[in-house]
Amino acid sequence: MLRLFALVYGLVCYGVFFATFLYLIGFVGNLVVPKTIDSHASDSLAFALVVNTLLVLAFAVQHTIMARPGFKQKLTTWLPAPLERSTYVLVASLFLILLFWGWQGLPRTIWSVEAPLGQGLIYALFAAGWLIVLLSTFLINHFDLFGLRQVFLFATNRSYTSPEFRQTLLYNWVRHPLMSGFVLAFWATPTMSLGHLQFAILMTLYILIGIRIEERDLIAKHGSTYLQYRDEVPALCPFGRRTAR
Ligand SMILES: C[S@@+](CC[C@H](N)C(=O)[O-])C[C@H]1O[C@@H](n2cnc3c(N)ncnc32)[C@H](O)[C@@H]1O
Repeated sequence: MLRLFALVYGLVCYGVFFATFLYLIGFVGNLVVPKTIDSHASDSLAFALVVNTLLVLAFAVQHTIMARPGFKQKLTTWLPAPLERSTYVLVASLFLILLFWGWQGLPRTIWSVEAPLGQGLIYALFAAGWLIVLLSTFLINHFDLFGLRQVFLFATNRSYTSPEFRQTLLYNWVRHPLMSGFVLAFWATPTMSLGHLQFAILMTLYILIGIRIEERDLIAKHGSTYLQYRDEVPALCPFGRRTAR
């Protein structure tokens, strides 16, 4: 019974994540979805800046704490281990939904590209960012990253093995292509509003801090293999510095 529940739980969490991910694309790109980064303009600049900062901070803190091995260890003293990743994915999605719901639009234009060719190029970069994010998840292990592999192995009574260190395709050029994709998608907009700029700056700062913390765990897990990788491959930009210590 628990095995069937785990499978259903994992599928539901994955569904919530995928819907949230699609909404995020529409939210950031001002596309299709009912509430976007620039809709629902706030009356108060100070209020909007504070609320938006708190929303990003809440998402960043949740993401950072729940991803740490120590937290996972504590959580799995009462939660079955195969459900841990799905729970992380579900809670992260809920924090993102909270951000969509609470976001205060600040539509004042900071810069705007009017030329059709320039707009086309920027939209192409926006699309490339999201495709890089999605591709990177598959290069690591998409189904493990979002908890489906864990619940499927549990449901079929097989033991879990941690995914191996990967250095394929995009991971040959940068150590954090998934984060590079997010940075590209967050900044590539033909019309940069104040609210969008605030989102892009805060998220980029969080990514820069987050990858440093993630690398501590990766070094603890993969040891000299990761240290050598860090020496040879730049963090976010293929033309960047080799080592981000
Ligand atoms: C959200 S993903 C982000 C991965 C990476 N920071 C990126 O931006 O492409 C986080 C997970 O990826 C795993 N990970 C990061 N780099 C990896 C690699 N080169 N091979 C395998 N797993 C990796 C981490 O252990 C963590 O569980």
